[in-house]
Amino acid sequence: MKKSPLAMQSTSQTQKNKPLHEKEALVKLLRWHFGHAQFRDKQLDAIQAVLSGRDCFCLMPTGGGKSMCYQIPALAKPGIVLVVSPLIALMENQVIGLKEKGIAGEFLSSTQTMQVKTKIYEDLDSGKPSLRLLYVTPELTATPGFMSKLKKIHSRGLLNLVAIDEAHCISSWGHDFRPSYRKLSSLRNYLPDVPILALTATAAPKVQKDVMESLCLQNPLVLKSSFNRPNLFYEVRYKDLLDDAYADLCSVLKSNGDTCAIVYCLERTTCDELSAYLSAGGISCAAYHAGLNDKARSSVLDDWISSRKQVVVATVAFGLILFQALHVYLRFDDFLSFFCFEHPGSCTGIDRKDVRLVCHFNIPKSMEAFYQESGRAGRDQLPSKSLLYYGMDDRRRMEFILSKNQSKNSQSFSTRERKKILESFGEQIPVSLCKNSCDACKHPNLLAKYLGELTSAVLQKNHFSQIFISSQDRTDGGQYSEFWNRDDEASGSEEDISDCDDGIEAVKKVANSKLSTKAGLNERINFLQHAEESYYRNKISDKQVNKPSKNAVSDVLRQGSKEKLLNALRQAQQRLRNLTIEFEASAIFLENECYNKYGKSGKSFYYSQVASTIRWLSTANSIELTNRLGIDTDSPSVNFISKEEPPAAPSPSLEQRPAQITGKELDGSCGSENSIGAFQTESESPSTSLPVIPSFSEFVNRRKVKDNQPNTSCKESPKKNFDKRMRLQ
Ligand SMILES: Nc1ncnc2c1ncn2[C@@H]1O[C@H](COP(=O)(O)OP(=O)(O)OP(=O)(O)O)[C@@H](O)[C@H]1O
Ligand SMILES: [Mg+2]
Repeated sequence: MKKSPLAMQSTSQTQKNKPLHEKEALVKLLRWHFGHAQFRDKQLDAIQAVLSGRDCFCLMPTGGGKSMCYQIPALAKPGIVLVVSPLIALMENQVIGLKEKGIAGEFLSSTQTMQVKTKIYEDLDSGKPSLRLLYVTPELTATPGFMSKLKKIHSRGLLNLVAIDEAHCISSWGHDFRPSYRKLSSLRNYLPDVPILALTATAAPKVQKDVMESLCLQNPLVLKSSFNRPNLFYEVRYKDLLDDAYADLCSVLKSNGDTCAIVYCLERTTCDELSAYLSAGGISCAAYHAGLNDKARSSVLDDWISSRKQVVVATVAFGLILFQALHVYLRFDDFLSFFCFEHPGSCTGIDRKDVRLVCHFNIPKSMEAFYQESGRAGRDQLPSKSLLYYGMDDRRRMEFILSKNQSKNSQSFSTRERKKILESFGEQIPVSLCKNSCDACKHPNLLAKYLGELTSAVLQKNHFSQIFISSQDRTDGGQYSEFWNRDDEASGSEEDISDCDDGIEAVKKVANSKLSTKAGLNERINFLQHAEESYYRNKISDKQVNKPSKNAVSDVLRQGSKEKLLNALRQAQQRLRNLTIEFEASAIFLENECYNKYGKSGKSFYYSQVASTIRWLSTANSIELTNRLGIDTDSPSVNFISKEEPPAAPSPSLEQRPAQITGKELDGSCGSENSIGAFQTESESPSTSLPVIPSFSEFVNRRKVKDNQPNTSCKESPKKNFDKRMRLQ
C-alpha cells in the first residue's frame, strides 16, 4: 500500500541540541511506512547512532530486522542511504518491498538495462534526488565511474549513510567470504565523514573484529543482539538410524499440514530426486537450483512466495543465487560445477515471513551457514522448526568438499543444537535458555538412545569396515595386523584367504596385507575387541539388525565362504592324509556355524569368523578336526566315511593353550598335544558339544594370556613357526 513519505524533520532541529531524531519521531516513521508498532531490540540504538553520524556495527539474528536500521534513517532526513548488498536478488526483493510502501528505492546492477540505469543516474545527478535508498553490489562501488558519482552526491551533502548488509562477507574468516567486499575498505578514504553501518546475522568474534578493521570503522557503536532464535525448535534426525529418510521427511511435511517449508540439499540431483519423491507423495513442492533456466526458476520462486507451492526443495543457493544474481557471480560457476552444488552462500534475505519448517536434508557446510539457512524459518517470530538430517556419508562427503575448498571442518550436528550454534558465534548461554526448544532438551532419553544406536551402527559400519584376521610378525620385523578395509574385503571375496592354492599360503598372503590404519596393533586389537564387546552389549535393535544394509551377509558371500572352507578342508586332508570326511557337508556345516554366530552382525564379523575357521583348519590335527566335525554324527550335514567312533580328544587345559606344534603332529599322527590355534572355550568339553572357534575377543584374550606367560622356553615366533611348517609341508 503506497503512502507518501512523512514530512521529514528539517535539520533545524539540531539547533535545539536535541538528538537529531528523537524516538517518537522515528517510531512514527516505523508505524507510518512499515506498520510496525515498536522497534525491535537494538534497532533504535543503531538508527540513532548513524543519524548522529557515528559508525555502527550491528549483529542481529536472522530475521531480526536489520534492514530497518538503514531504511528508517533514509526516511528521517533528506538525502540518500547507500546500501551495499551481496545479492542482486536480495536487492530486488527489498526494492520491490520498499516501492510497495511508497518508499523511493532503486538498485543498480549489471542485470539492468542501460535505460533504467540512466534514469537512476539522472536522478542522482539532479542535485535533489527523489531516491531515498540506493542498493548496489560491492563490485559497483569499486568502479571509478560510480565512485565519482558518489563523491559528487557526497559533496552536495546528500549522502547520509553507507550501510553494508551481510557484512561478514568482508572477512575471509567468515563462512561467506566475497573478495569484492574487501574493496569496501576504500569507502572510508573517499567518504571520510559519512557514517558506515555494518550489519550481519552470522559473525563469530574473529569475524566481527575483521569486519570493523577492514571497514576502518571509527569508534563504532557495537550492538550485539543474541543470536538466539527463541521461536525456532531445533531437531536432528539420524539418517543412519532411519529406514528411509525420504519417507521420513515426507511424513514430517504431511504432519505439518499445508505450511510453507524450505528443504535444503547439497546437490541438484538430490533436489530433483527428493522433489519428485515428495510430489509423488502428495506434497506440493518444486525443485530450485541453478540447473533450472531463468524462467523455470522465477516461476518456482513466484509459486512458492505466493503459496501456490508449499515446499521448495533447493540447493543452498535458494536464498543466494536467484536467477538475476547468477549474472553477478558468473565467475563462480566453474567453482560450482566442480562441486556440483550451488554457490555456498549466506542464505540471506528471502523474506517470506511464514516459513514454518526449514529442513537440511544434507548437513550444511558450516555452523554459520546452518544458522543463516535455518534462520529463513519463523521470520514473523511465530513458532517454527529447523530439522536437520544427519548422515555419516553426508558428513564424509562434506568434509571432502571442504578439504578441497580449504574451509573449516564441517560441524558435527549432534545434540543441543541451539547451544552449539550460539557458542559458535561466541555467545555463551545457559542450557536453561533453551526452554525445551530443541530435541536434546525436550526428549533427552530418546536422543541418548538414538546416539547410542548411531554409535554402534557407525562402529559396525565404519570402524568394522576393517577386518582383523590374526597377527604375525611382519617379514620386515615390523608389527602389523591383517587389517584391511571393506573395499579390499569386498574385492577380496574373489582372491582372499583360501582362494590361493594353499590355505597356509593364503593366510600368509592376507597376513601381509598392508596396514590401513596408523594405530599400533595392540591399540587396534583393543579397539576392535571393545567395539565387539560394546556391540554385543548395546545390541542394535532388531529393526536395525534385520535391516537389509550393505553390510549384510548375502548368499553370494556365503557361497564364496563355503568354497573357501571346502578348499581349506581339502588342504587339511592333504596335510593329515588319514582324514576321511565328507568335504561338502563339512564345509556347509562350518559355514553355517559362522553365519549363525555372526551373520546378523554384518560382513566384518562374519568374515573374521570364516577366516578364523580357515586358520584353524590349517593347523588342527585329525582328532581336533574329527571332534569338531564328528561329535554330532547324527547331524544330517556331517557324515563320516570312516564308521568307527572317532576318539574324543582330551580337552586341553587352559595353560597348554595355545600349544606348540610338535614333530609328531606334523607327520600327521594324532598326538595328544594340542596344536597351535586349537582353541576351545573352557566351558565346552569335547564330550558335550563341538569345540567352538574362538570369537575375536576370545582369540585376543588367549593371545594376551600367551603373551603374558613367563618366557620359559625360547618360543618360536609365530613367523618362524610358520616358516617351519611351510618347510615341512
Ligand atoms: N520493529 C519491527 N517490528 C515488527 N516486525 C519487524 C520489525 N523490524 C523488522 N520487522 C520484520 O521482520 C522481518 C525480517 O526483517 P529483515 O529482513 O530486516 O531481517 P534481517 O535481520 O535482515 O534478516 P536476515 O538476516 O535474514 O537478512 C521482516 O518481515 C520485517 O518486516
Ligand atoms: Mg537482511
